[in-house]
Amino acid sequence: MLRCLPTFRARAARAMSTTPSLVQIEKKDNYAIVRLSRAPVNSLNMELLQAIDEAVQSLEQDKNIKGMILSSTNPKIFSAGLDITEMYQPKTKRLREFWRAFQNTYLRLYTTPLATVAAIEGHSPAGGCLLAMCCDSRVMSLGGPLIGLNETKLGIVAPFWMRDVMVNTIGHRETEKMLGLGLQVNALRGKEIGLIDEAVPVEQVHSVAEKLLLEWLSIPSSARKLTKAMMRDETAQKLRSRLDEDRSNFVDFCETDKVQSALAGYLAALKKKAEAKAAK
Ligand SMILES: CCCCCCCCCCCCC/C=C/C(=O)SCCNC(=O)CCNC(=O)[C@H](O)C(C)(C)COP(=O)(O)OP(=O)(O)OC[C@H]1O[C@@H](n2cnc3c(N)ncnc32)[C@H](O)[C@@H]1OP(=O)(O)O
Repeated sequence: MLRCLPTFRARAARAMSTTPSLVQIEKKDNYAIVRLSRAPVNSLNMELLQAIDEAVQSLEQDKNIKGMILSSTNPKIFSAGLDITEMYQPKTKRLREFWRAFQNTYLRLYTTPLATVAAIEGHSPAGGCLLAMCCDSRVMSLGGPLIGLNETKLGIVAPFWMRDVMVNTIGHRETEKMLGLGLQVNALRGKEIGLIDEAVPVEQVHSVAEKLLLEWLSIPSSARKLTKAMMRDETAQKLRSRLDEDRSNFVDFCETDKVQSALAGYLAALKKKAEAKAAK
């Protein structure tokens, strides 16, 4: 028994050192940088969503930490949005748990008392755009990367709470166009419509994100937190009061033949694109 212990410990240590963490947390003086780290494109499967939720919760409980920068270990992709393979040919039980994880992560990030800034170096479609919009400010790199809620282009419909967060960020008319047409925009256009606060060269994204975060943190903390709650709680409450109904809507919608065939087509197009890229 005693001889087993070191072996068990060694195995556990090996497992810990080889299990890649889905979210990396780097603590600075009074804030943390949270980097999404699920190769290749930070698509949000259930485990990554849960890891984000847990990371934010753990930072909320750390008395030294007042804010966070949400970022990615992949400078080309902030997040590819929800993992489409979670929704394609799903098992109903997992699909339900997956959606609850998405609801929870949204509610946590949108209403966290921490000050939050998204440092968006790379693409940020759909669920990636939602994570960014949940933050208090967004800095995005100039050039190629795109951000937006492109759900309609996949033949799916964003839930009401993704719409609400976009309306709160850029207003009703811009949301109508962005959401209805499934548009994604670059940082400059994002700044014009208020989706992005600062559009800067990629090498400045983190320093500007830190500057914005420090501005939020310079506000007396209880005034900042109460104001955030006053601005956001009503929106969050709309989902909190309809969690099960929203989840059932999603599951029913997702399991229809029409949505399944739209997702199959979209996955095939992504695969074809990836193969063409690899062949170059
Ligand atoms: C009556 C109405 C009731 C309504 C009720 C509510 C219903 C709700 C319905 C559901 C709505 C849910 C909301 C959905 C939110 C989403 O987030 S959907 C996801 C949308 N995401 C995308 O469209 C992004 C797709 N990906 C890309 O555009 C590109 O991959 C990229 C992010 C720009 C990166 O490009 P690049 O670097 O060139 O990488 P690729 O070669 O394209 O990809 C690498 C591999 O990654 C796979 N992949 C990419 N994105 C995803 C993804 N989102 N999910 C799963 N997998 C993804 C890609 O296939 C490649 O895989 P391999 O071929 O195996 O390498």
